[in-house]
Amino acid sequence: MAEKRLLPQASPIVGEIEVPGDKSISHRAVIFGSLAKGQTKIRHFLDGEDCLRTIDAFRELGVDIERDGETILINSDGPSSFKEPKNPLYFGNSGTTARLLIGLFAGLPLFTTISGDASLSGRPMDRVILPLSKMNAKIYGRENARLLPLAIVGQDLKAIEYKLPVKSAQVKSALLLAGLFAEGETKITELTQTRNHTETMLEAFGVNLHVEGNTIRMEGKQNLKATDVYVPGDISSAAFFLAGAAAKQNSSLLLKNVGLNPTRTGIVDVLIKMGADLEISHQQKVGGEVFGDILIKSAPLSGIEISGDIIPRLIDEIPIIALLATQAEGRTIIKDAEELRVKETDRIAAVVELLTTLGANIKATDDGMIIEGKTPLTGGKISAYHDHRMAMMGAIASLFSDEEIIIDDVSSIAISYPRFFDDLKIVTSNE
Ligand SMILES: O=C(O)C1=C[C@@H](OP(=O)(O)O)[C@@H](O)[C@H](O)C1
Ligand SMILES: C=C(OP(=O)(O)O)C(=O)O
Repeated sequence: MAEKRLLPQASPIVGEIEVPGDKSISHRAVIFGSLAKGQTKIRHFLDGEDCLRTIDAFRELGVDIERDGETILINSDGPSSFKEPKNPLYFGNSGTTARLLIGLFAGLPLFTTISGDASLSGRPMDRVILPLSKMNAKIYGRENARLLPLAIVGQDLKAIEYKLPVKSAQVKSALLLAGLFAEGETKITELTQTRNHTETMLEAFGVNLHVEGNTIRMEGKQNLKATDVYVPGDISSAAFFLAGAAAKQNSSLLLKNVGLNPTRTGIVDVLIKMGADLEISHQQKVGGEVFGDILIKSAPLSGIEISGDIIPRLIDEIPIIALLATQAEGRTIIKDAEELRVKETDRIAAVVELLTTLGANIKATDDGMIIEGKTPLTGGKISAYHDHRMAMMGAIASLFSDEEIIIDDVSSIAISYPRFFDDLKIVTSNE
């Protein structure tokens, strides 16, 4: 347990930082780099615990993966060279590793078993296993293959047409990974477009797929061609500093090289709608992913409604948006976000409990929350529920509190942003 005491933070957020690489893109770069024959170099890889689990998994399959800080070098002979892992694979806290690799392993001629930590062992896996079963996958696990640990007996798969009942990029990606090894054309239709890094990176690795509206079609049995990947900064990590700077008086912060894939920029839209002073510059595109610099300055903020199709574009940012809403004038309503209940923790209950302890006026609803601002925050002892996004939100709350905040355990932050406190120090010691 790493308890953290945060003193009230009087100084504004000033300066310039570059947040670590995007978690979703880092996972996918390791997966596709391992599937492609040849050498793949990944730059600005996120060396967070979740992405290291994905590397460990492919090393267990015999792939040669070297890591030098944020640079990864993969030398692979392709999936036909994968060895059956001798030991169960442990995915820690990482939902993305679990769901994507269940899809991949379903169609490989291997027997694999996977497990995770207490949080991951409680998260639903049937959302990937049900459609995979329609493809002929054989997956066994607790509660009728709903929960980890799971055993996967790889099979010859047949492609399916599937309408996703949940708005989940992890499920979509699991089915595309299975579809790569299936006979025939996989056709997936989403209710709302979710993050499209899998589709974008598959194309960068030479896979032919067709995207039309919310439908993706892909022929199976395609080979991937090795290519180098640059991972832009993670907008979900940048969100903590964007929110802090938007609401903390006299702030001015430049965030360099942040991923701006439109399926991820819901937080930018929300900040602008709430009244933030935000400017994007130096936009570029590498490997199909857009990134650029974001300059944000504090401004008076007002509450808004956040619901519908924007939710998947900011799903991981909702804890920090809730904190932001406590510092905005008026009411903020967040709806259609029931997915939060099955993240690392129930993020609706956890956010409401944490912010209530700090004196916010916030109520949970079935699919979101209602926040009345603007409220000065108090101090107190809060639990982060071993959830990285909760811990970082609790730390940013110290900017708006006039008393000490004690977070029970901040070790989870290493999952997605190991140097978070260093960056926080850089931008708050500029007076
Ligand atoms: O595909 C991905 O990389 C992710 C998809 C989202 O999960 P869902 O697919 O469950 O919505 C997101 O919350 C998670 O942090 C990463
Ligand atoms: C939900 C998250 O990740 P995962 O599903 O990969 O555990 C997250 O990073 O907020």
